[in-house]
Amino acid sequence: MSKITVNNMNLWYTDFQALKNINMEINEHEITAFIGPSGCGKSTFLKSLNRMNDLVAGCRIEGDIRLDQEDIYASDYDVNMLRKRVGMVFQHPNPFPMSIYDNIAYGPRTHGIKDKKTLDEIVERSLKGAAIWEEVKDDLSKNALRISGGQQQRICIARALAVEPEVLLMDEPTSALDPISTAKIEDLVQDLKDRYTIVMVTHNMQQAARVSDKTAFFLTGETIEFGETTQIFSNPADKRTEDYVSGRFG
Ligand SMILES: Nc1ncnc2c1ncn2[C@@H]1O[C@H](COP(=O)(O)OP(=O)(O)OP(=O)(O)O)[C@@H](O)[C@H]1O
Repeated sequence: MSKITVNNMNLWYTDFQALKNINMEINEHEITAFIGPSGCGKSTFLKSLNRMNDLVAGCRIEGDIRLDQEDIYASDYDVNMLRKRVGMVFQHPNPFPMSIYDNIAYGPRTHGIKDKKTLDEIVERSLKGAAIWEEVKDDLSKNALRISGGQQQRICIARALAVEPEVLLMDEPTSALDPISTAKIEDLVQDLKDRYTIVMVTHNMQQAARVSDKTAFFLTGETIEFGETTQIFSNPADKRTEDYVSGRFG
């Protein structure tokens, strides 16, 4: 079932058109990967899905993006609620300079949860959900900046999970990580799709092929091809997709 539906979407940064006539259905409980060469609009599109581009001066969007059929750009749409429902994990792990516990409790606290026992439960559940509980459970008061990059990224995923999102947007979540941490995040993402809808930008085509159900190939602001990942990689319909996935350009 479609969780996010995008119709005829265009986006401009002042007078530069970064996205052109995007149409896409992102299904619930699937992993959708965005691939394409640098500067083709993948991150811009990802950020449009929880209105992170609202913060960019000169950014203008036309068209329609719906979450569970509701227009997220409607003037009365609650953006704070949108960002709770559609969480985000960034390319470089960015834990807050505070304890592991406080990183995870931060979101729930801003949503008004104060009770210690409830927060303890959320912290444990989120860290377990991000497959890092065993590594940090005896060290929850440790500063989150004093753990490895791979652990920091799983803390950031746990922080996103703590507010119980429905969708997780991940912008190249493993590009700053070593192969072992990358493998852990890939396994984790596959486990998470039972409960969440996941949209992931990746520069790593093997990663897209390994973890995603659907793949969209972007080129100069357009989606050239969108479909089942196995089809995109083994039998692309468009010559440009074929050239890209076979490493002939990009
Ligand atoms: N804040 C901004 N203001 C103006 N132009 C921007 C802004 N952010 C991105 N762009 C431009 O929009 C285009 C798409 O950028 P975007 O970051 O979405 O591409 P990308 O495919 O994610 O690239 P990469 O893989 O390198 O991260 C690029 O030409 C970029 O220079």
